[in-house]
Amino acid sequence: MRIRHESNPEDVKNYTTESLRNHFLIESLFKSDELSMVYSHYDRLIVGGTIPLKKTIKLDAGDILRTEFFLERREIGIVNIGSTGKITVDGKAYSLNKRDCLYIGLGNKEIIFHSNDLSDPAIFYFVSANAHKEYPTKVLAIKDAVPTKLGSDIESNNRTIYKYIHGEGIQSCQLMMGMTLLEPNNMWNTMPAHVHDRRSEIYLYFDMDEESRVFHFMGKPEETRHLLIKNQQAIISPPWSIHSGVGTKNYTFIWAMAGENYTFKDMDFIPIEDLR
Ligand SMILES: O=C(O)C(=O)C[C@H](O)C(=O)CO
Ligand SMILES: [Zn+2]
Repeated sequence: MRIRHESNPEDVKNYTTESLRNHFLIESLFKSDELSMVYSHYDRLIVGGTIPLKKTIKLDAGDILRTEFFLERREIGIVNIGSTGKITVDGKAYSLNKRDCLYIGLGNKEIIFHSNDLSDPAIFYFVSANAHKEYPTKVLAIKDAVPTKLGSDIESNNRTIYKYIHGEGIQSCQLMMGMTLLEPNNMWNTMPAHVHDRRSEIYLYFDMDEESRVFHFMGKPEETRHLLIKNQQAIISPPWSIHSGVGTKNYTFIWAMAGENYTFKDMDFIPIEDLR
């Protein structure tokens, strides 16, 4: 598991592009028959992915957590961004189509990822946070998720937010998770930008073709930086950082947060004239 440590925003001002990418960009999360994970020291979030192809894949962090099993003191949100698959939780199977979400609470011991069709496999993305209480394991299919429309075509940010795991949705200890879909010909997300010093956030960008890119904006509002993102790449967003993006085409992204509070609407918006 790769480790990403926290950075002082005063230091980040002096980072080169390579340093920014090494600290905040996760370039590869999805390999066939492998479990890829990154441990971020921002709110101790673990972000990972797997494509079960020739074999099933077990969720296992090895010795790094020094616990008996992955969810001994953690909870996890999993979204399938590929074709239909299933996840077994201590022997009980949960089927996930594309964009369906599964929340698994603290205390569940054996988590195994499966694809239904090896010629068109599932692609599982997950984010895990520390947990202190068990909440029920639950699936929320995208067809049952409540859409919230935001933005407009004229601002090129016409988009739909689906919240999976949050105060009014699937219950969890601290993990919040959802997905935002940009309408065709709409390229901007999360502008006006915001910060929330109470929580860190991770974005996974996907539904992009090979030559498309997202220019992801990060940094303190008065000291912005950008990173070039390809399909199925993720960004670690510190609590002090804006997290906004504009694509060369429309795209989808999954957002996940954890930290001090459990309030999705807790965002401090930055007037665009204050961005530098
Ligand atoms: O499109 C958006 O705006 C978002 O999806 C914003 C994220 O949900 C977020 O940053 C929540 O804090
Ligand atoms: Zn945010």
